[in-house]
Amino acid sequence: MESQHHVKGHILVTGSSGFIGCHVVLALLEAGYDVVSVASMKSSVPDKENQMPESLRRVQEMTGKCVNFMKADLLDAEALREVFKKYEIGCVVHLAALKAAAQSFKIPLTYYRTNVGGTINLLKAMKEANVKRMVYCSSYTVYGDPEYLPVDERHQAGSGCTNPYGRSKYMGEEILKDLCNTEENWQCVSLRCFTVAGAHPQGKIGENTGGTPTTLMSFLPLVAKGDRPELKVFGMDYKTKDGTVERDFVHVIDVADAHVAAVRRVTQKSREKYEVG
Ligand SMILES: O=c1ccn([C@@H]2O[C@H](COP(=O)(O)OP(=O)(O)O[C@H]3O[C@H](CO)[C@@H](O)[C@H](O)[C@H]3O)[C@@H](O)[C@H]2O)c(=O)[nH]1
Repeated sequence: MESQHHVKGHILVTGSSGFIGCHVVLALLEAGYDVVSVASMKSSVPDKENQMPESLRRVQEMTGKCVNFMKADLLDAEALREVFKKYEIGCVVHLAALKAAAQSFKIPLTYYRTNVGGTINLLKAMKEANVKRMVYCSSYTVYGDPEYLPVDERHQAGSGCTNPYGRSKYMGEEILKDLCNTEENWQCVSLRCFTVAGAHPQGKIGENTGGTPTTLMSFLPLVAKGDRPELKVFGMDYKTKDGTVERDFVHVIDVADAHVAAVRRVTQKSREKYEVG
């Protein structure tokens, strides 16, 4: 099936039920792409019928389009193969990962196995199915403590990573780069997403931390509701007015749109093999 976007087949989204994932699925459907949504269900809230993640059921309701959900853990190579057997895939948007920087110090092996091992399994399944287009959701964390601001793509990455999570994301980038440089016809983009915040304006999808917030933005509504007494902003000796840390946030809708733009880019003919954004 040739869609209006000159990409043959569906866009496969891993980590599709998560905060960024469900917004990416929605944006792709709204842009007219056919989507296959994959999630392990390890951290998703299921819908009442236990058919799919609740976030994706809501995306279906909001768009009137099918998300083609399949449960598959990236560590399960056989389940992955099934996805590529069932659907013709034109491009993969890879978001599935463990993402809590602080937690990654406690369980580094789990982070590397899931984020690096999961990415390798996915790339192997893609290779077997002759799918060679990927948009990879990386992280601003790969820059570590920035040497200058605003950070751009020329800033050094990797060596300054301050936690195992960041390093696992950077390793994913390097694997993609190596693959694009050594094998024919691969086109990949890594998006180094800044700290993501916000929710869809309809208020039906957003970040669901399952009651265990880890990030600054997930503490915020709890403080607003009165469930927590205060929001602590860390730091004492940053070069800011009051010495506390400063951070840029990006709205999740902008992040979702960036993923759609990157899909457009990797599915155009004769672009750069590997790019970072
Ligand atoms: O209660 C809190 C929690 C965090 N912070 C600070 O706020 C900033 C943001 O921290 P947090 O919201 O915990 O996010 P990060 O650990 O920086 O990681 C987020 O942002 C990364 C990209 O920048 C993504 O890759 C990660 O997945 C995402 O969790 C940091 O400077 C923290 O020190 C506070 O001041 N108070």
